[in-house]
Order: sequence, then structure tokens, then C-alpha cells
Amino acid sequence: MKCPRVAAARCLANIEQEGSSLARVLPRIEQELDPAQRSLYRELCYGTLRFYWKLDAALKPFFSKPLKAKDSDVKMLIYIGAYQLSYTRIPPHAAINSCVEGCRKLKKKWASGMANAILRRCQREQDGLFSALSPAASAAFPAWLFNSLQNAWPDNLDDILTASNSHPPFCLRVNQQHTSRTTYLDALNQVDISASACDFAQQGIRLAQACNVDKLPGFHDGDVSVQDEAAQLCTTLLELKPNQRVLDACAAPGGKTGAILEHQPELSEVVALDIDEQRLSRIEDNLNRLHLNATLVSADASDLDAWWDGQYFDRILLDAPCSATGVIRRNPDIKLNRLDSDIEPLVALQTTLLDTLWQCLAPDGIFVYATCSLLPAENEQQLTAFIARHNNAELLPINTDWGVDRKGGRQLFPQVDGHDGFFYAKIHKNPELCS
Ligand SMILES: C[S@@+](CC[C@H](N)C(=O)[O-])C[C@H]1O[C@@H](n2cnc3c(N)ncnc32)[C@H](O)[C@@H]1O
Repeated sequence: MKCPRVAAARCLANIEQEGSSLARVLPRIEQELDPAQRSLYRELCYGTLRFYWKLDAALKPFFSKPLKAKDSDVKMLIYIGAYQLSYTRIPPHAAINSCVEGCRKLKKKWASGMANAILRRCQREQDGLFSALSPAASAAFPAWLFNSLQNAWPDNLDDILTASNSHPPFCLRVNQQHTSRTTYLDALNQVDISASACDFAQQGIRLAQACNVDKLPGFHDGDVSVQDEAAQLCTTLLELKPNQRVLDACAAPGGKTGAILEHQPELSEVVALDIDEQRLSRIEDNLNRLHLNATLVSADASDLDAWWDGQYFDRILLDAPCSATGVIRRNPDIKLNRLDSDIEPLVALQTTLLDTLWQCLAPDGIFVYATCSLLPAENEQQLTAFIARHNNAELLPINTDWGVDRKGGRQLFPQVDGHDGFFYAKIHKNPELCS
């Protein structure tokens, strides 16, 4: 029998046990549910993941012994029950009974007594449930990430953590080749979707609440795309001009490729490259919807022999693979799957991509480096080291009213101005120092 709580427990167990991403597993399991059950399913997946570390620390002592890995679905079902008791208005009896019943639906009837006992205790002790937790657990963060953020941003740590546990804003990018932002705001108004213009991204619109894309006027005709304001800001940094050749080096699923092509439709070519062939096909879908064209290449960007024709690019965007610590509220699974030990290899990969792609940039060209990370090792430290390694690389100032000036670039925070956490650097290749 279809049950949103059981579906959510399976989704979260898959993330915990297989290391899968929420973005991949959630829609797959969602297909099994009736449309009316889907919003509860989503809310339970996102909410329980957001507060996983807090629930885990509070509930662990209630288990007589840890459950085996194969019973991660039972543990997640109990955490989902506890999430409902602590963070939703779902009546406690419904939260508890449905999770107890869920054990049977998981074909683990042996667990229903335990689930019942733990959730009833959780209900009884609700007032003090979270009172004796460590600072990291209280903030619902894994200790390593809490410590990294605390070291990096001691003065605004609480705001970063709170923003990372909140619901993300829902932003659109208006396709300026089809319509104007003012006209599109009117169109939204006519279908009773409340929205306002973003402060910094010229084509950006923020909706008052998330909305199914099917309800957005002209979405399927390419009038608009879903994209956070911070991500939209790459286009002005690139200073795009007609007839330039542009490389979008880590392009999938193509959000920024689309923004580049809409912003400057007279480029000579945009090469959109990604190592992940499956994700690359999403660029194609997105560009088809927007009626735009790019040269799609599936390759490891750092293997120039495999993909580069030796012709320079006037502009390069490297939206690097990163810890994604600036977008935790969109991807709360990061707090479960990302490990401290991932950061060093990610920094090494970013360094390799920066150094390799720098060779493909034309003298006098502009290279924009972006991450959705809040960790200095991936951002300002990465860029400072890059500039020190390349004598023909000079940082261009980013004179904007968004973000905060840091060595090497500009840092955007998720708790400020309603956009995602991001980092941008803009680098010029000095033609006089190119041999
Ligand atoms: C932050 S995402 C890019 C998001 C994209 N720019 C957008 O705006 O829609 C990073 C991308 O880098 C890709 N990637 C990781 N390592 C790569 C490599 N060595 N070469 C090319 N792409 C790579 C990943 O597959 C992923 O799609």
C-alpha cells in the first residue's frame, strides 16, 4: 500500500546506505505515490534530512542497541516520526501511528513495538528533547562541517546555520530573448502567482512560494527557467560580447549555459562540457526548451587531448565541482553524505581544472571561477594560490553591491539578500605576459 512516510524512509535509507543524492532518489520513489501524497513525502524527506543530526543525537539514547545497516529504513522511519512530532503540526497520534504501521509496510513488523516506544517517549520528553546536545548537534550539523564553518565565519556562524536549515527561495530567470522581466511579472500576476523582481540579477524574479513549473506561464515555451539569483550573476561577470567563443567547463545541467546564451545571443560558439554524460543530456533538454544551441561535449575538462581543438576561448566559466556548502538548504543530503575527507580531493580537482583550463583562455580573455561553497579552501585560498602560480593571471575587482569582498573574489552568503551561498572570482589573462 502506498504510504508517504514509508516512501520517505526508503528514500532516506537509500541516501544513507548507498550515498545516493536526494536529487536522484527523491523523484524516483515519488513516482510510486499518488499525486496527493507527494507534497507530504517531499516535506518529510527534506525536513528529516535538515534536522537529521539533531534527531540522531537526541534519539540515539532511546535505542537499546544500534540498528543494523540493513535496517536503516526503520531508523529513518522513526526519525521521520520524531521530525513530525517536533517540527510539524501533524497531530502526534497520526505521526506515531503511521510510523508504527509503516514498520509493517516495510515488512519489519518486529520493529513496530520499538518504534512505538521510542516515539511515545519522544512525545513525552518533547520539552527537553534537544536540551543537552552539543553545539553542532543543536544546529543539526555534522561536527566536522560545524567546525569548518565556525573557523571560517565565527561572526556570522549562527545566521549561516539557520539559513542552511531553512526553506530555499524559489527564483526564476526570465529569458530576455523572449520577454522582459516586467512583462513576465505581469503574466505571473495574472495567474495569481505572487512574485517580485530580484535585487541584483537583472532577469531574476523571486516567487513568494515554490511552485510547480507547469503552472509558470510560458515555461514549456522557454520564457523562463528556475535558477537562483546567485547563479544568474555569472553572466555580467563574463562581460560577454558578440562573436566571442565561450567555454562553460562544468556545465551540466546547463543552468548557466542557458543564462549565457540568453544574455548574449551573438556569441560565435558556446562549448558546454561536462564529464557526466547523463547530466549532459539534461543540458540538451534545457536548451531545447529555451530554443538555444551550444556545442555539447562529454569529457573530463582536465584532459585537453580528449576534447580541446586548440582554438582559444575568449571567456571561460568554471563552475567547479565543490562541497556545495552554500546550498545546503536546497540539498540537505549534503549534511549526511559529504565528509571532511572529501574536501581535500575536491580542492585538488578544482586546482587541476583551474590550471588546465587556464591554458585554453585567449590572451586578454576573462576566466570566471564559481563555486556554491562557503569554505575558504575552495574559494579565496584556492584563488590566491592560483594567482601566485600564474604570473599572467590578474584578479579583476568585482565591484558590485552583492556579496562580500574577500581575497581572490567575492563571497555570497545564504543568510544575506535571499540568494544562495556562492563564490565568484574574475581573472584576466594579461596578454603582455603570455609567451
Ligand atoms: C556545480 S555543477 C555545475 C552546474 C552547472 N554549471 C549549472 O549551472 O547548471 C559541477 C559539474 O561539474 C561536473 N564535473 C566534475 N568534474 C568534472 C571534470 N573533471 N570535467 C568536467 N566536468 C566535471 C559535474 O558532472 C557537475 O555537473
